[in-house]
Amino acid sequence: MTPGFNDEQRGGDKSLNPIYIKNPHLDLMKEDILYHFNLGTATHDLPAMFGDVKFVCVGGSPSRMKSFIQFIAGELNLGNPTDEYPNICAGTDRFSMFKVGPVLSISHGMGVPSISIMLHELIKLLHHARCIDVTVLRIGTSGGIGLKPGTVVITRQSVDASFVPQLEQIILGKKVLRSTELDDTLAEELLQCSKQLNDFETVIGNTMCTLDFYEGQARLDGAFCSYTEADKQGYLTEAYQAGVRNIEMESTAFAAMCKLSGLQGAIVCVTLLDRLEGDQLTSSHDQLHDYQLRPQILVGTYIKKKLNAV
Ligand SMILES: O=P(O)(O)O[C@@H]1C[C@H](O)[C@@H](CO)O1
Ligand SMILES: O=c1cc[nH]c(=O)[nH]1
Repeated sequence: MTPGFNDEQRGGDKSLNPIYIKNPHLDLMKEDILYHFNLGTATHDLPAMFGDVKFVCVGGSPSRMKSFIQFIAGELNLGNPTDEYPNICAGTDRFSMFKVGPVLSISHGMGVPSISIMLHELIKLLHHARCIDVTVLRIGTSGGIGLKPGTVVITRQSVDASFVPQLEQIILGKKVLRSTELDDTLAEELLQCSKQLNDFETVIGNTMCTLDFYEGQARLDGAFCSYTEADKQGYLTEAYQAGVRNIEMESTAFAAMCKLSGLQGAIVCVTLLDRLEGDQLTSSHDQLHDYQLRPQILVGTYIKKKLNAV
């Protein structure tokens, strides 16, 4: 286990929470190139650029993560929401990254493979930058089960498509199972924050992570489908009975990698539709945009509260 800081560098204060990477090979490398961020230890002063980061917000879309940094800049009085914030990863079109004060905002694309790559490089970035006490929050969209569209779900447990709280990964050709346990206290704090906001409905529930948007989520409107409406309803009802309240495509990898690295993590996703009622996203563009803002508002309020408490 290689902490970003050793005890001496931390002034002997073991209460500070370093980012853990668990890879002895990294210590032998002269340079670490974070290829998909277009950043590296030999080319960038990562401690100077990122050493003050305390919150990392991640979500699928680059434009959402850009508008989040504009929003949080205004909330924290660190800048004007209408200002342009440079994309730190402008040298690559894989991911976008924006920073204002202690908040980093990064896009992760769609699905577990994409977010896994981003998180490997993010965890190494935080380690190289010697960050401590970092909280990572996924602000995303999802399909709800039995919830009014627009409801925000804070994830209690991320489960796979068989409702098991695990990430299955193939390493050296063998199955490796990783726990997807998340921080209960953080989820509860976010729920309290939402209650104080009193702006939209928020619940805590299990989030199902699938490998696909269509057949993987029991949709009837993909290019292929070999099951009936009754099969779909049966599966989604089973999911509901297992505590699943929403479905998306990144949470198992997010939860597993937060746990492995010792990062505090939470997943906050708005539901765009009720999957028991349909499959297509029929809400207007403006309505969907309004829904997408909800996790940003909740997480923004949480960050502001935490920073003001210091
Ligand atoms: O963070 P986002 O809203 O991109 O996450 C969900 C899960 C998939 O990546 C995507 C499917 O539309 O939305
Ligand atoms: O139904 C949905 C909506 C957003 N994202 C998903 O993964 N599924």
